[in-house]
Amino acid sequence: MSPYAASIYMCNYMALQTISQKKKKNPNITPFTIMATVWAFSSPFLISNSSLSRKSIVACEKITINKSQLKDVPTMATPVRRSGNYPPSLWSYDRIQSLNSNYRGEKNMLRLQTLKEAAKTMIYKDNEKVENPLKTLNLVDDLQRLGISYHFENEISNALENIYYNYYETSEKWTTMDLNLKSLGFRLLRQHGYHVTQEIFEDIKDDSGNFKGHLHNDIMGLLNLYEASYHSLEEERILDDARDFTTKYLKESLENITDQHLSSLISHALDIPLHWMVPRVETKWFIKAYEKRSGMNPTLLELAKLDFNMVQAIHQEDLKYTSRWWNETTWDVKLSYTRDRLVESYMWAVGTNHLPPFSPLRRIVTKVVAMVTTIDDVYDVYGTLDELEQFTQAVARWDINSIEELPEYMKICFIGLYNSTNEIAYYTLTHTGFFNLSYLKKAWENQCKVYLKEAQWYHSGHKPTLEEYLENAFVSITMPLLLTHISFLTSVSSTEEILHSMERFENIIRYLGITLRLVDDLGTGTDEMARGDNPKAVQCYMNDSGATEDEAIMYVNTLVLNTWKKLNKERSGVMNSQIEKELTDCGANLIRMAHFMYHEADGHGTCPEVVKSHILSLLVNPI
Ligand SMILES: CC(C)=CCC/C(C)=C/COP(=O)(O)OP(=O)(O)O
Ligand SMILES: [Mg+2]
Repeated sequence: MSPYAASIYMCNYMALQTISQKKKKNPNITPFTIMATVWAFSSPFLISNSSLSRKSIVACEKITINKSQLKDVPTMATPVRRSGNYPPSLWSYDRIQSLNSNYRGEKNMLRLQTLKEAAKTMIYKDNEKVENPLKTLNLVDDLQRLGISYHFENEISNALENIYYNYYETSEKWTTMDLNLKSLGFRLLRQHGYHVTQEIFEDIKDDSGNFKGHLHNDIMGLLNLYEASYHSLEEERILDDARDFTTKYLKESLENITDQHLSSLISHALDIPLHWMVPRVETKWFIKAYEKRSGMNPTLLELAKLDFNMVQAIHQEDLKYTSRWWNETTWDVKLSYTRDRLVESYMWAVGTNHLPPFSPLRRIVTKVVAMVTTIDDVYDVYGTLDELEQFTQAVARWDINSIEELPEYMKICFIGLYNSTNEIAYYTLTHTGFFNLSYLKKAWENQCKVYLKEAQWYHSGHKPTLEEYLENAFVSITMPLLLTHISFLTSVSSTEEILHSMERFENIIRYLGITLRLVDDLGTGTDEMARGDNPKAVQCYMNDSGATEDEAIMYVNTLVLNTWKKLNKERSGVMNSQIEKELTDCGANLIRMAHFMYHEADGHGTCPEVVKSHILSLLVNPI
């Protein structure tokens, strides 16, 4: 007998042995079960590593056989499940519940009010021409970075309108401006929806296309030009060249600059440009930098610190609330092989919108991110393909009676998701009168379907092209799921407007989702491939083009820049719709969070020190 035939014989023998033992315990075992079990034993040898063989293995319970040659394939009995090897949470329930702040109450409110009144007069006097645009623009920039501009929206909007029409609208008005004024104005005005053309920078190059020599002395101008260049649209070559030139020049200049304040501003900007920076993270960093600046305004500094601490007190209450909810789901214990990331999920929510009135948005975003993190691990790592198909169907049916067939851990997962989502819909119903459950359900159904497709690709060994991959992956990265929830939680309460905007919003959601996906893949792809996952953006491009890994990473980084440009364009088209503007800002902030979370490591998966210290600094310790 050949070794091959012998192995099949052995398998069949073992299967029959096991079945006869099982039959003693369960006389209802049928001939079909026997045949299926025999086939299950032998089939892995015949169809090695195929999804069919995996299914058949899973179908047979409590039978063991050494199948070490099959990658990820368990022994016959209970499926051996892959592990994410994620570390446990760093944040205990008791620690979160013990958070407390001194920055609540009327005394703080009154002081904040006084400081606000004092600051208001500095910004803009109604109907007067802004005589010193650089001074006003610098003040607006400081207010934004200090995190207090939301107190002065009207004043800032009036000041920028005045500056745009007096200084930036037409090219004759640019002639007297220096690089710094042009760059700062360009960035702030584009950010606020004014279209300042890239031609404003045309004269910074000489006839042979090089940047003019004297610009090298204007380091603040170059820093502001670098920041401005990230507000570019596609095909804006002057800005592309400006980005390349300033990046190189600023890096080199760091070696010679002796001014500590300036060199820390430059390093910070080179690390992550301001346009890609999470506003709340920037605020914490900038308050410290501003404090050391010569000539800083003590009123603004006090206002910024007090505001930061008061807003942090609100965030702590959100976090305590969501941690009680998470504790009640018991997912951290019952689904302990998945990531337990409640606090990190709350960080995503703070990044999305940190402003005081948006607690409901943050609380719901936290729930969705915490749940989808767990469910992502079930699909990526823990579940078998059979189970994942069943779970996907259960979510599509949204029927509590249809879960009998699910394994225990999936019952917990399904009912947890079902209860929390119904509760979220109940919140919207009681606060707006609109019952949005069908939209939330649909978003979860789509999420699970694209997760299932990725699992099917993995199990069948299918290698999608980058295009095919992104078509699925811009959804699987959760952008549509999150924005569906967020659309009912902005400052706009008209249901008609919300539903209408979601329909018009398709392009933007796609660009937002693609960018979020690419940044996530750049941060987590290597670990995911090591633990076994379908190819991510970098690997898809390598397969498509034959590029090396380094070349593919460079390519994906260029795609990130280019989709940001598309987003800049789309955002400029929604400035007149409050809800679309708010949704786009939340989506862009999620991408900023990904730049932040995955900058140095997989900040969502591996709890690195750097994210821990940011969480302490943003959510736990006051300034
Ligand atoms: C971006 C946001 C807000 C995500 C929510 C949590 C989540 C699923 C993170 C990515 O995990 P991952 O890197 O394992 O994702 P995937 O498996 O889809 O690549
Ligand atoms: Mg994953």
